[in-house]
Amino acid sequence: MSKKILELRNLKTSFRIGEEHYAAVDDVSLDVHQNEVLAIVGESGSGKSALAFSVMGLHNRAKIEGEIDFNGRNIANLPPSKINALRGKEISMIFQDPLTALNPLMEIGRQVEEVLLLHNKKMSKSVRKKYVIELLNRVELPRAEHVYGQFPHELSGGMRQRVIIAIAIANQPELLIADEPTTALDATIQAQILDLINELKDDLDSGIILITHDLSVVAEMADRVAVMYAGQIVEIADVYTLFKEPLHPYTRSLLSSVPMNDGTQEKLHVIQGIVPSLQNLPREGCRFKARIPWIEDSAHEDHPELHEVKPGHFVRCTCYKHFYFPEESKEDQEDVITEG
Ligand SMILES: Nc1ncnc2c1ncn2[C@@H]1O[C@H](COP(=O)(O)OP(=O)(O)OP(=O)(O)O)[C@@H](O)[C@H]1O
Repeated sequence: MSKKILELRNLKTSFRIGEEHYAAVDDVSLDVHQNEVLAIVGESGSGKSALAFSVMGLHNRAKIEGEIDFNGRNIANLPPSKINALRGKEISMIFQDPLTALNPLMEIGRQVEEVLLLHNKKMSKSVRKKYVIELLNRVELPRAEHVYGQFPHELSGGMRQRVIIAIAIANQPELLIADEPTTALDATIQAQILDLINELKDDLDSGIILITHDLSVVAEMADRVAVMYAGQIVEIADVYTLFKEPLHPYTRSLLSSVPMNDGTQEKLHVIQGIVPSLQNLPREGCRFKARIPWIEDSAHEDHPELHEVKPGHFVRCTCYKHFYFPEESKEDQEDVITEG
């Protein structure tokens, strides 16, 4: 396998609410390798962005525990000067909404130049301009020289997202974090932006963390997938295994709640309830238990752990062995498990 770039070990990110700290990311361990896309999926509020922001060192007031090893160096809780030296250079982020991520009053070219200047003060003005135009061409912006002098409001949503990507790759980062990079775009543009991110991964040899709630984006882009629920990873596997043999009840519910084009689904499953708020997250036992109340209590572990069921395929809690959808009968499900 290619070189490991990022290793999270028991990462815990907590926010203070009133007198207490509450963990939005709770004991997360995972790796990202060079030239791979690790997708992190989960419903809104599951802790995906809190995880990404922890790696980027963007939380001002959160308590970060555990390790964030980037190329063998623990970057959790680095002082601002040290994390600023990494951010935008070795690790960079593509944000969800290009309009809010860009400065409306500054020309595009200058915005890309700013990030170059942060990390390379010696580059002359003319070389910088040439490089920025190359970057704008690289992200396939038509008439890059013209775009250089334009303002964000003069560009379409897709073009603005290409600018954001140019800024993110300007210093050839080893790790790119893309947080819902296509959510704000329509379907055709979405596909083009995903293609571009894929090409860049190969060009730059970077590792990519792709945060999304869209399973079609996962299927299209990811090499491996981590499924997050209530701050924890509940399943992690390569993309093929995850779609073909999902195990955790949450993963199975997510996959059954979206239409597949292979005609295998008779009807869509509706996941009961919602992700609880941070203060109300269950901290004891299986966190998904309340959303599958038809499964017997004894199916769950008291202290659910990630079990490696096959090399590289991990699932949390033993409840996966006993899970069935309410629309199926329990006996049908047990037949499947026995045959499997
Ligand atoms: N700065 C903060 N202070 C307090 N609570 C926070 C803060 N940031 C996030 N949270 C809470 O942490 C939990 C996880 O939020 P997070 O934004 O990471 O979820 P997410 O999976 O990225 O959701 P989305 O897909 O909506 O972005 C939520 O309950 C959220 O309200």
